[in-house]
Amino acid sequence: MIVFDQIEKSYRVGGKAIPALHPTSFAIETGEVFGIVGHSGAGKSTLVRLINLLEHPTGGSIKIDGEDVTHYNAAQLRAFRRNVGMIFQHFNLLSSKTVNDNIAFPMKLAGIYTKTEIQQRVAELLELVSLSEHATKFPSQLSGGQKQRVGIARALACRPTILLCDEATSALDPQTTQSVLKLLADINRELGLTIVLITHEMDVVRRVCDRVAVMDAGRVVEMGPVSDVFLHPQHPTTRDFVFESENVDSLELQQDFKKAKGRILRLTFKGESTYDPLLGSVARKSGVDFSIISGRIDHIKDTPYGQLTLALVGGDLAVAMAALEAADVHVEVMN
Ligand SMILES: Nc1ncnc2c1ncn2[C@@H]1O[C@H](COP(=O)(O)OP(=O)(O)OP(=O)(O)O)[C@@H](O)[C@H]1O
Repeated sequence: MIVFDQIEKSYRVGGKAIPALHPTSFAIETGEVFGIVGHSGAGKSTLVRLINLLEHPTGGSIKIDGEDVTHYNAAQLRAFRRNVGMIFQHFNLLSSKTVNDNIAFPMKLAGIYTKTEIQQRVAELLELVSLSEHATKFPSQLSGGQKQRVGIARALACRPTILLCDEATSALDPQTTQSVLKLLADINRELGLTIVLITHEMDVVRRVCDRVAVMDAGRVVEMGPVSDVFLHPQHPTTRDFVFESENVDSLELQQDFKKAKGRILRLTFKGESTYDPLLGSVARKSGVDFSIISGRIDHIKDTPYGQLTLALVGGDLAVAMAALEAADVHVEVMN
C-alpha cells in the first residue's frame, strides 16, 4: 500500500517557492490499478515522481508497505527504486541498444544478477510482451506500440511490485492504445502489480483503472471507484473530463434539453441489467411516453454500463421513476 500523508511539493523558480502539489493525503491499495487524471500542469507527474522519489517532497511523508521512504539514504534508495518500474510517453529507450539489451539494462545496472539470470528473465519478458521475434532489433526498427512493449518489459525486469505509467499511451493510436492497456491489465492481474497510471484521457481510466483521482491545480478534487466517478462526476473538472471522453458538447446538450418536451431524466444502468428490456415495461406500467436525447452503452473495465437521457411525457411520472429505481437504475432529474 502507498500512503501519502500531507504530501506536498513546491518548485523553486527564480528564488520563489511555487506550489505544484498542495498538502494531499490518500492511499493506493496494493494490487490495484489507480488512475490519476488531470489537465496539463495539474500536478500529475509531480505526484507520480514523488512515489519513486525522482522528486523529493517539500513536506509530508510517503509510506510504502508501512515504511517511510522519504528518509531513505542513497543505498536504500537504489534498492527501493528497483521495486518501482516506470514507463513513459516517449518510451525513453536507448537507441543504440537492441530490444534484448534495453530490457537487460536495469538488471545489469543493478549489479546483483548473474548473466544467466539476466538472459532467462529477458527471454521470459520478451514472451510476456509478445516480442520474442524482435529481440535483436533496434528501437528505430519498431512501431510505437512495440516500443512501449519494450518499455514495459524493461520496467518489469527487476520484478518491481509497483509500476508507474506516465502518459504511457498518449503517443499511440487508438488501436495500439487498446492493446497496450490490455497488456497492462493482464500484467496487473497475473503478476498482482500495483499500477499507478497518469493520463489526461478519462477513456484510458475507464478501460483499465479500479480507482481514480482527479487533479486540478495541484489538488486532488475528486477520488473514488472509477464507476462512481465516471458515472456520477461531482466536480466541474471531472464533469469536463467525462463529457470530453463521451464527445458530449455540454452546451449543445443544454440546447437539446430546452427543445425537448416533458421531464428530462438521466438514467444510469450498471452490470447485466444494462441489457434488460426495461424501458418498454416501464412505459407500459406508467403510461409515459419517452424520447431519447442521448445514450451510450459501454464498459467500465469489465462491467457493462448504460447511460440514457430521456424526455418523458404523459402518464404517471412517479410510477415510472419508482419502477426504474426498483430495477436498480440510478435516476437523475435534469430539469
Ligand atoms: N522541475 C520543475 N521546476 C519548476 N516547476 C515545475 C517543475 N516541474 C513541474 N513544474 C510545475 O509544476 C506544475 C505541475 O507540473 P506537472 O508536470 O506535475 O503537471 P502534469 O499534470 O503532469 O502536467 P502534464 O500533463 O503537462 O505533464 C506545473 O505548473 C509545472 O510548470
